Amino acid sequence: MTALNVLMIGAGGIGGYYAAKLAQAGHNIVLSARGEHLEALQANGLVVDYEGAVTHHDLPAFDHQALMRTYRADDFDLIVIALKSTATDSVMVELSEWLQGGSVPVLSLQNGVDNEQRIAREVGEQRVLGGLAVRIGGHITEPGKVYAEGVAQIVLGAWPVQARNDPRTGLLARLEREFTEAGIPTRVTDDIHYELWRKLVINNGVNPLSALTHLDTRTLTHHPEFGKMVYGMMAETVQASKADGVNLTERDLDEMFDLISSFNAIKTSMLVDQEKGRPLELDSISGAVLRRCQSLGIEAPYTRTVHALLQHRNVR
Ligand SMILES: NC(=O)C1=CN([C@@H]2O[C@H](COP(=O)(O)OP(=O)(O)OC[C@H]3O[C@@H](n4cnc5c(N)ncnc54)[C@H](OP(=O)(O)O)[C@@H]3O)[C@@H](O)[C@H]2O)C=CC1
Ligand SMILES: CC(C)(CO)C(=O)C(=O)O
Repeated sequence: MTALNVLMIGAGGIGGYYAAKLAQAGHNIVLSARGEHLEALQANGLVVDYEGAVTHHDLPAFDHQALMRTYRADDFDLIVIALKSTATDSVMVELSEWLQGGSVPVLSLQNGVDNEQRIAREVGEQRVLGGLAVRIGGHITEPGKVYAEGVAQIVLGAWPVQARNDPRTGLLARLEREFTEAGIPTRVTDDIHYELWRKLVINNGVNPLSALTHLDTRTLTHHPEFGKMVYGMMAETVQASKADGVNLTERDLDEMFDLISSFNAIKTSMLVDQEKGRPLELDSISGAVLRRCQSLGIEAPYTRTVHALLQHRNVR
């Protein structure tokens, strides 16, 4: 194995967990972070509690200004964006010139269907890999410490489409192999839009409603009333996908509802943000669905109501 050089931008629940798995397998990982979390990473390393198994990792960690002084973009084989999507735009603008000085591919591991487009604006489509973190729940428990659970898979693919003789094919195959060997079950897809939309079905079903009710995914999906609302918001997401030419079906809807109903009782990333008083990924989850429904001229009453209630709560 030749070690991969990976820059993890945003070393939170998702970035911290996957960075630790890759580092444990012998890959060279650099983290970006800020504030107290960065200070703790620099002073004590990254501590990951995966379902009770605690590991410790001394990894180089930088804020973005120091990162750009220390490395060139092409010192890395891959740059992973594991920020909340509320930060994608500003971080991409901050790193734009530095990224444009190289040709390294950039993989988004974020929820939502609009992040790849934002990244492409700075680096060009041919460098963008779309991706999603599947069957994982994770968050920062205190500065420097991450908790994660679930089988923690990754699905990734060339964005916006996998072309014939796509130059990214070799790297994707390598990532699938190396990530899987590192204990991250990974699958390359030739239709990343479809996979991102299927994930959005789950996220629009449970994330906003969990932030509103403070309930975990299992309680929500098994609740006699909230379960129906989750299913309703998922069905609206299936309708919305048509605006992007994705055409999810009732089968996708039922598969995604079954997947999240049978998964661990997860405190969603949006509920974690709500509890910490941080910005919510509303624009990229329920907002993304509402924009598409509006363009199609269809109603999305469940999504509209939950979105409006959360917006109201968070602007007061
Ligand atoms: N958590 C989960 O269970 C799951 C999350 N996802 C998705 O994965 C993505 C990442 O989520 P998650 O890991 O929960 O996010 P976290 O909030 O845990 O981590 C993101 C990290 O990025 C940091 N960050 C933000 N802006 C900057 C900046 N300018 N410079 C340096 N660091 C910065 C944040 O710092 P700060 O706190 O200071 O803002 C935070 O530490 C999201 O799109 C989410 O929806 C997908 C599946 C499951
Ligand atoms: C719902 C869940 C846990 C599914 O992986 C998720 O994606 C999130 O919390 O943002």
